[in-house]
Amino acid sequence: MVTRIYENSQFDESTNGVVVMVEPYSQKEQIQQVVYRILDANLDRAREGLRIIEEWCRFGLNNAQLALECKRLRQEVAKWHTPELRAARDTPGDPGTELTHPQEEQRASIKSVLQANFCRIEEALRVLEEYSKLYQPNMAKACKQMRYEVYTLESSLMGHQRHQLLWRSRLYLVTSPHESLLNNVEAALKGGLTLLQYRDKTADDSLRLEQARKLRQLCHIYGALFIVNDRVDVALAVDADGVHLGQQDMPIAVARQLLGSQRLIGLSTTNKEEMQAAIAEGVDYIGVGPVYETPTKLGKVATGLEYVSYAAKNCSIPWFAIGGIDANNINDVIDAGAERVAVVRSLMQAEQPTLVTQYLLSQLNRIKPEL
Ligand SMILES: Cc1ncc(COP(=O)(O)OP(=O)(O)O)c(N)n1
Ligand SMILES: Cc1ncsc1CCOP(=O)(O)O
Ligand SMILES: [Mg+2]
Repeated sequence: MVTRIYENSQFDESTNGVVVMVEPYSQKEQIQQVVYRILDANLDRAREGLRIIEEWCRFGLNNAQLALECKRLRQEVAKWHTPELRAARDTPGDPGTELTHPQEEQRASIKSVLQANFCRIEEALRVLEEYSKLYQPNMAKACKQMRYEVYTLESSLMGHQRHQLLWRSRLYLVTSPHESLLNNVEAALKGGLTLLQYRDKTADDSLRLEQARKLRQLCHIYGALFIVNDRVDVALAVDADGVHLGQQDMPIAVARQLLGSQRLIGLSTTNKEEMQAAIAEGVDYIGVGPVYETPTKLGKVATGLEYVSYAAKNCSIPWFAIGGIDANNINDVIDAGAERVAVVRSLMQAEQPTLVTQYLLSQLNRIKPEL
């Protein structure tokens, strides 16, 4: 027998208004109703997710092109939402309306909101693709196509977010091995750090991967960018935001091929020629230095403040003065034209990394409060 008697019943005068079942749904009809409900729910889910992403593109990024793409996809989804599918909706009878995951009740950053909603849209489109094969094969094809378009949108939007945050970042912490690595980094993040590089020249790969994963997670929570030094493979394995390479490391073109256009690539430079070559090769930012001699990079000749001044006048991409910079000399580096600096010891050896981060940022923000 059937479970949903009233769906297929009629008012019968001969029984004084008592509703009676005249003809049960056939099993085929019941399955059709279930498929319609699944399609209805997932069409809604996909549209809601797209609307959430669209609002950020429009109001958060002021990016008309990305907002328009969301709107186009939303309208494409809506086209398939026919009255027939809407009529199958049965919200009171849906046990799923009560189910939420604790993570859905709190999000750490805009990035997590966007990522959660991209997942939701992609999942919904995958469900639509599968179930609409039982309904209209054309719809299944359209949903598959839309899913790929959403992947492309995700990659452009996440890439855009990364670049925006890179341009806004003024202080860059490059780590050194430390017994309280995570605590130290977290303290700096609490002070407002938005860009972190994991650098460990001696750890074995299993430790490197473990630490990189934890640091990435931490950066994710604080909405900061996470870069891996030297190793493109580790950056990809932990889904980092990018990699930092030196002049002797993998060629930029190869790294770009492996990392794609949306992840960040930074390159160390010590002179004008290296700077111009780096820009021509399409890196996203450069390191400028070592400004001062430093035990962190023993044997590397200091470039001095002259190269900082040259970068200030000639560099068209974000650049970070690095090497021997601390709370005592940061104003000399700023006076030479630096708007962004990278440090190792100043933060990794600080007793109070939160306070030092705040101090360094306050000095950097003095020049141009809005980057
Ligand atoms: C921001 C930044 N600038 C420069 C470097 C140095 O990179 P590299 O020359 O490859 O030397 P190592 O860091 O690998 O010893 C950097 N890591 N970060
Ligand atoms: C990795 C690197 N590349 C150029 S200088 C430098 C080290 C900077 O370290 P510190 O801030 O401790 O002087
Ligand atoms: Mg290197």
